[in-house]
Amino acid sequence: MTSQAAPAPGPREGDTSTPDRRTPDHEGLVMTGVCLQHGDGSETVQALDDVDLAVRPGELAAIVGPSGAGKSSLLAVAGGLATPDRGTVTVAGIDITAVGARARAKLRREHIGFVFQSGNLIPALTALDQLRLPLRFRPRRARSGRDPMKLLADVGMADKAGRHPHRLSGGERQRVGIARALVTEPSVLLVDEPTAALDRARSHEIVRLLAREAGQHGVAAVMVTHDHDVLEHCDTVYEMVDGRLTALT
Ligand SMILES: Nc1ncnc2c1ncn2[C@@H]1O[C@H](COP(=O)(O)OP(=O)(O)OP(=O)(O)O)[C@@H](O)[C@H]1O
Repeated sequence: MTSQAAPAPGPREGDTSTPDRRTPDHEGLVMTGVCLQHGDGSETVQALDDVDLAVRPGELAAIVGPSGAGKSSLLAVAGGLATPDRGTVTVAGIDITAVGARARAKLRREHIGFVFQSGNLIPALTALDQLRLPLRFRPRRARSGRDPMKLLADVGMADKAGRHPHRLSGGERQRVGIARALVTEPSVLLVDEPTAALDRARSHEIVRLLAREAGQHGVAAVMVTHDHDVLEHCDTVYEMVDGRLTALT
């Protein structure tokens, strides 16, 4: 088992943000002794093998590793989409493995943002409406959320707020996808291969954006990537091999 309490990320160069306004008990993402097996009977795979991971508010953690190592399984468990066989997962101080399916779904809507490979935008909605939608489905007593237009400006998309996804580039779609995940002010952001479809320059921009947003808004962000080029923008780097997680930095 590897144990890695990540250091609090320091301020980045050029970071002029005001301090995060979250409550002091906000604790990011903590996974302890997490095990997950896929399949049953004779064909089982140990996708996660005693995984410990602590990602603090404001930190961007990267997870690299070979295909089939368990990276997607880790994101699924961290996001409450899969229940581990053993271990605990706390998000913003709440143990998501100890609550029922309804409470977990609410917690997901309130505290967890997901970013997928290609943005996963809804074709019929403009960039601005992609951000308005999650605000409409948020639990009643959740945070009020960020202003969609201002957030689009923060990710460099203000001038394209009225465009539909088919009129955006891959990098622009990814920016909108990131903004959509952040609009509800999640405590934890889970990002799956955000640069898979992007060229080198665009990849750096996207990961820099993720690091900046996480740092400025106190989000604990976990990014799975095959792209070793962009690791320089991350606060911590972990490697996953055969379901086991090791800290590289
Ligand atoms: N639903 C499932 N049923 C059975 N086995 C599964 C299932 N999902 C994943 N696995 C297996 O669990 C292991 C971990 O898979 P996972 O998708 O988490 O890996 P990964 O590191 O994300 O891979 P990739 O980089 O290719 O996306 C693999 O051996 C995979 O074949």
